[in-house]
Amino acid sequence: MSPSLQRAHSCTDIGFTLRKQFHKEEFRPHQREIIEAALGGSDVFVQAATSFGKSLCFQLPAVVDHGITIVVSPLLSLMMNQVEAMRAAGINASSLNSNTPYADRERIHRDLETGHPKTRLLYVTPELCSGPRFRERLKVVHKQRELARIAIDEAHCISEWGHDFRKDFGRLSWFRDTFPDVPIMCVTATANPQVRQHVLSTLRLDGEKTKMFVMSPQRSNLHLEVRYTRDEDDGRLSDFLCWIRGVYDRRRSHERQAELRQAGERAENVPGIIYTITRDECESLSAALREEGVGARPFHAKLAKDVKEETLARWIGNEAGYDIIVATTAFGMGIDKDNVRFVVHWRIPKSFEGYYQEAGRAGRDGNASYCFLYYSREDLERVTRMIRADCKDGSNFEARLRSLQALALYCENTDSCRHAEICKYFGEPTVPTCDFACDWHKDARDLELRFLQGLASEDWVSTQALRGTYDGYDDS
Ligand SMILES: Nc1ncnc2c1ncn2[C@@H]1O[C@H](COP(=O)(O)OP(=O)(O)OP(=O)(O)O)[C@@H](O)[C@H]1O
Repeated sequence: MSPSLQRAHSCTDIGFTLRKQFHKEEFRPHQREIIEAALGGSDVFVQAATSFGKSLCFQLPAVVDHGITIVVSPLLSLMMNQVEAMRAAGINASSLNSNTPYADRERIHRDLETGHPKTRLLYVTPELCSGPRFRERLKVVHKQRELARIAIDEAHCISEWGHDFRKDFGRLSWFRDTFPDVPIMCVTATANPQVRQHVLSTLRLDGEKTKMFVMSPQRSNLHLEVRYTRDEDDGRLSDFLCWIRGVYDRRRSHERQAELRQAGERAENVPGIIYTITRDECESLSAALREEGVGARPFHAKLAKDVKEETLARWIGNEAGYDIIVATTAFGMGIDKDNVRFVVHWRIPKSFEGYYQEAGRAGRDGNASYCFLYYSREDLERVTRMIRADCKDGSNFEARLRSLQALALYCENTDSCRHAEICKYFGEPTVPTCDFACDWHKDARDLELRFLQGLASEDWVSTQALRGTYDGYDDS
């Protein structure tokens, strides 16, 4: 038990809190153990598949425990969504970041200054945690024994071995140095053993005492497939149109009509996300799909805020014309739409972890969903160049390149299960069962044929690369 804070009594009925405040019937597997470990005052590391329900693991203790929980989160959209959901459940939650209006910021600072904040969950960016004003306020709160816990969401960002390293995450060791008695919870969906180790050591968490919950990354309801293509014979658009029209036609069939009518759904009401790697492609692809009568809308960082909000709201509301979001990687994290039926990667994404995070937006309701990635060796060259340009100062280049190469190997692999390869990448020792939920299990022979026939030869691509064919590809 922490000497500085009175922890929740062991007989607190967390099941009751789950039902009353979070309106959920029961815990998912492992949530109860994780929450109990946190309430007991331990440092906790949680690694679990996308859509597992990791946020609840720090939100529920924050409601039960005395004091305030600080949640460090890398993404504003992620913060906003969680704060809105907490407030809707009647929980006093706020966020403090570069977008917080002046009046709100002052209100939150005044709340902290009292030493007895009314706020139960405060979401902050790692940058903010480095600021002297915020740090001084937290010291006041800690002195009053009201600093309950530090939760670090997307904790893999701490490690420079991770694909998404952020310098300011590396400075979070300040929490343990300054408040050695305040427990820390780390949460991530995507870390390999090396990243986990690095996160613990950077935060100065004791590897022996920290309660580790490392669950399988497998999402057995995701059907994983790689589709091969090449510049010379780029059939992505017609291939995708053929697939999506097939899906719509099946939904229009006589047998399905009554079912759709009862659910109040249109045939095209098959929400999906297509990830592209540049804003230009995001615009041109969504326009091309609209020309073909498919309800697709672009979503990227350069769009006006109100356009983005409208697009998101209409997509979430399953409105006609907003069935598919064509997005850059800026989209997705923190978006918790449960009926996303497919995620398509138009080109190879920049990292293995990014690929799996993005694919993980599909099927959050547990129903079967489709994830496919169009892979070409030319794109691999392009993306390698983009990473090199991103890391001009040399930072993190090797780790990011390793992650991309691992993803390329995954794409070119034709002799094992996709789910097994993903588990292996994340260091999961058990081999998952796959019920025909990947292209290899569905038809290994066909996969091999598609691989042999679909790609440009390595020699040809490297000759083109030397000629500079793939240079100048960027997402600025
Ligand atoms: N015990 C539960 N019962 C029902 N729903 C739950 C439970 N726990 C969490 N959820 C719901 O599951 C969804 C996913 O939770 P959450 O956003 O925390 O996922 P996550 O593990 O952080 O995933 P990701 O890494 O993909 O963001 C949310 O809608 C959440 O409300």
